[in-house]
Amino acid sequence: MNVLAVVDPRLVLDVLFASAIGFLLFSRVNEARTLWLLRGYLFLVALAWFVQRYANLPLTSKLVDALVLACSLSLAILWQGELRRLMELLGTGRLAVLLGNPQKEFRGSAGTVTQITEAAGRLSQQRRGALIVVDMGSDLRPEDFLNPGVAIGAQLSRELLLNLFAADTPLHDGAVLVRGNRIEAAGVILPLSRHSVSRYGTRHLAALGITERFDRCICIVVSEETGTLSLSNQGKLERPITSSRLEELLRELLSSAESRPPARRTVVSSSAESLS
Ligand SMILES: Nc1ncnc2c1ncn2[C@@H]1O[C@H](COP(=O)(O)OP(=O)(O)OP(=O)(O)O)[C@@H](O)[C@H]1O
Repeated sequence: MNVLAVVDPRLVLDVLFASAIGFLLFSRVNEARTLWLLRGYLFLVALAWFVQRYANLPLTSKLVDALVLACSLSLAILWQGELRRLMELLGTGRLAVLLGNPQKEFRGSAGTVTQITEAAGRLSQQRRGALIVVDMGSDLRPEDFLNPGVAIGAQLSRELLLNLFAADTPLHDGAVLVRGNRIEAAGVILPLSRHSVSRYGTRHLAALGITERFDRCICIVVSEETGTLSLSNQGKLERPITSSRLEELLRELLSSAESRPPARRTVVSSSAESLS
């Protein structure tokens, strides 16, 4: 018997494409609750498709469709940030980031950690507010910020960082963007966290905002008010931390960014303050 005559090739393609999309979605989710929601939703979609295609049950089909619509609306509200991010990535043509395979791999060095830690330690002692974003392969672009600031394009150094955050200088407001061992920009205005966390001021909310949007980027915050050092990663803030703890975390995160497979996430620490 000719199998091709029995099985519709378009159906096979349809199932293959749908499975690929399902696989992609599942591979990008690593939170158990989100995974359950996604699984339940995809099950309903598959059920609606099956009932519509194979069962001649118009009323049941309508009911399942209505259920899928209601779930779609709920998920759109629940995941509005993620869906917005998905559309931003599609709109800016960053399919590689979407597929968990950023074009720009992170190239850091031991020097990067030392320079950042020393600068942050000094800024903390002097109670000078600072915000340092380290792009570890998120391929951050000017359109990802509220204001991309001023391009610097200089070798990363403790002295330059201290200069950029010196009081009453034009670029001390906002964040410095570091990529590899280079300072790319200063005076960058970051998007704020989508969660309104009343216990944090805008500097800390900006650190949370950028790291909850981008997996492969971290943000170091020095509080002007208290001199406290914090590290934000994946929308979680670990604070207060000492300079040596910051160095340890940076080494850990930066070396895993260089070696880990693209889509994997790194947990900062169990003591990190979570927003969720
Ligand atoms: N969206 C943003 N992107 C970059 N930097 C920002 C942003 N919002 C505020 N800042 C920086 O934070 C400063 C204001 O900090 P604010 O006191 O509101 O926050 P905070 O979290 O309480 O920080 P601190 O503990 O240093 O006072 C601004 O002067 C600016 O330099």
